[in-house]
Amino acid sequence: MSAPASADGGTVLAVNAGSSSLKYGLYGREGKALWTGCYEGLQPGGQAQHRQQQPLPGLPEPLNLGANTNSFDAALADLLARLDRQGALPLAIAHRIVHGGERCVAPCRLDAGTMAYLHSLSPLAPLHQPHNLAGVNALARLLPRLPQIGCFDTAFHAEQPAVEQWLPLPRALRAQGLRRYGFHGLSYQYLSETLARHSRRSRGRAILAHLGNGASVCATLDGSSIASSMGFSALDGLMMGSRSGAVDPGALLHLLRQGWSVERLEQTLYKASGLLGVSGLSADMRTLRASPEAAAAEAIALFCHRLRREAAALLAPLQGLDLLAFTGGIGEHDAGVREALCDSLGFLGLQLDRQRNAAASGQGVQALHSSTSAVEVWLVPTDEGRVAASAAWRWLDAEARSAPAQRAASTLSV
Ligand SMILES: Nc1ncnc2c1ncn2[C@@H]1O[C@H](COP(=O)(O)OP(=O)(O)O)[C@@H](O)[C@H]1O
Ligand SMILES: CC(=O)OP(=O)(O)O
Ligand SMILES: [Mg+2]
Repeated sequence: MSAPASADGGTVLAVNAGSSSLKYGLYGREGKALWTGCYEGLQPGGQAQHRQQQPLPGLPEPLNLGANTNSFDAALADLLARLDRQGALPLAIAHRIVHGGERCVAPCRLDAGTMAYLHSLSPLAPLHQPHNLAGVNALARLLPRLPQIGCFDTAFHAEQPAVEQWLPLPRALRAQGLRRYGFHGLSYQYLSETLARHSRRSRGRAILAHLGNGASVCATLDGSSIASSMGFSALDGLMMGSRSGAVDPGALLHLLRQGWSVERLEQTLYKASGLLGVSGLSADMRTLRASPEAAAAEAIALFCHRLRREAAALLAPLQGLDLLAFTGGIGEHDAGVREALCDSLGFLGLQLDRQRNAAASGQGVQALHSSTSAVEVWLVPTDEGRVAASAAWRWLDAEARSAPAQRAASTLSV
């Protein structure tokens, strides 16, 4: 079987390694996703599965890794073997890395020094960073000569005004890195760039809502982040699938004084709160929507309430609103959550086209506002992989300009 025709100029593999899943996309130079998919159930004891979302013609059927194969290494080895069989090993790998800290504010090669620094940030993003970096290490073992480029969720927010970055704690703690960073930056960059092609309003005062398993809202002015609901960690701000979002620090001190260990508190805040904790049923909005339980409806109501509060908190720094955009699994698919936020912003003259909103399903970029609305409302299916891949393409081009003879074909060492 031959390599994909559209990959003649080579491809870049974008990898988003999470706590239980590994999403990937193979991208050509022009930014088109040639092949995307996801390995799920990679947590210990999970049912590892491979799902191809955008298969190439002629590729083998999706492979079930089986219950015994539950590691990221196995999933990555499977992925590379598939690419190798197609003669489509990539020229570089682009990783979504959640935390870039103070130092990594632009895409860069993941050399040993950078990896050591990124490892030191793992306690700040325990649900993401260790898994992101494990993916880099696994690929370095499989394809040692292949350049790996890190693209950081925090980087989009690096130029936020200083007042947004400060935490009102003793000054000395700022020097230890205790500041607000903001996350979901690759997604926000994608939305910002995509919306710029659809609406001039996106260059004005915009609120972008990434509502997935993790969730945040971000205020942008002329496409640049000026404020966001996530701060020091990916635990701040909105209520999420299993994360609490912002909680009065006094409540946490209370629990610690009650004898809760730090580990128990961390586990509760990251993995047993949010939709899951409040409903007692599920972290998945689809399950809660389908449930007749009162606790499911209460959890959804609280999710919407926290979303309205956090979004409204961005209106003052923005001094108004020209455009609101939704993305992420909930933002793309849950018309009720979108309606709840839009209705609360009716006082700004925002008018949702209810029919369009109800019919919108995450298939492509869609306008959801009525023709007389003072604020535009958009749905934009996100593509974090594409943002990461284009950063890797830029890196490859810069390398080729500086050392054209050194670009060597990759060889799989498995
Ligand atoms: N059709 C749907 N209706 C409502 N919510 C959905 C739907 N599909 C997915 N979701 C929600 O989106 C979440 C996953 O969002 P996603 O952005 O894919 O998450 P992540 O990238 O953080 O893993 C699910 O947990 C679920 O709550
Ligand atoms: C930063 C973050 O919360 O990411 P995700 O939504 O992928 O969990
Ligand atoms: Mg996500």
